[in-house]
Amino acid sequence: MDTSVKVVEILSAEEVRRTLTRLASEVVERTRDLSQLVLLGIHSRGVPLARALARNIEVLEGVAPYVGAIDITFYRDDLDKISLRTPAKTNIPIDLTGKTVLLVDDVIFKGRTARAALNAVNEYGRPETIRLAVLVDRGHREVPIHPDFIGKQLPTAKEEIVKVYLQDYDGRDAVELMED
Ligand SMILES: O=P(O)(O)OC[C@H]1O[C@H](OP(=O)(O)OP(=O)(O)O)[C@H](O)[C@@H]1O
Ligand SMILES: O=c1cc[nH]c(=O)[nH]1
Repeated sequence: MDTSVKVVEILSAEEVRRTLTRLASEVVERTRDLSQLVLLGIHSRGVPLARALARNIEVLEGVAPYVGAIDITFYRDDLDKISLRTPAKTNIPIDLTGKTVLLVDDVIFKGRTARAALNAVNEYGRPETIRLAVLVDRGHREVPIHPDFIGKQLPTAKEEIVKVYLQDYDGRDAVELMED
C-alpha cells in the first residue's frame, strides 16, 4: 500500500511575488482613499502576507498603509473544542472607525476563519468597509463569505491540504498542494 503524500507545486516563488504585485495593484485600483486603508493580517501567515502586500502598495503608490494583526482564537465557533493555549496576538494600529479595513489571509477554505475575523474587527470600531484578500481560494465554503481579492483560485478535493510558505515566515515563497 502506498501511503506517501504527493506534493504539487501550485505557485513558485516568482509566481507568489508576481501574484502579490497584482493583488496590490487591484487593491490600489479599488480603494478610494489609500490614506484610510488598514491591512489586518489574520494570524498566522496572514500577518506576513499583509506586510508583504503593504510593501507592494507602497512601491506602487509611495503610501504605506497601516498594517496590523488579528488573532481570531477567541472568536472561533468551535472554541469549546480547542485549547486556549494561544495568547492573543491581535495588534490594531489605529481606531478602525471610518477606515477601509482589508483582512488578509493566506488560504480561505470553509470561510469560518474569515467570519470570526469579522467579529473580531467589530471590537475595534466601525470601519466604513471591510474587504477580504486571500492568496489562495481553495473552495468548500461553509458560510456565505467570498473574498474581494483572490491571488489564485484553486479547485481542490476536501481532504487535500494547501500549504503556503512565505519568505518572512518560512524563509521561502511557495504554494503547494498536498494530495493523499
Ligand atoms: O476558511 P477556513 O476553513 O477557516 O480555513 C482557513 C484558515 O486555515 C488556515 O489557518 P490555520 O487554522 O491552519 O492556522 P495557521 O494560520 O496558523 O496556519 C489558514 O491560514 C486560514 O487562516
Ligand atoms: O488546506 C488548507 C485548509 C485550511 N487552511 C490551510 O492553510 N490549508
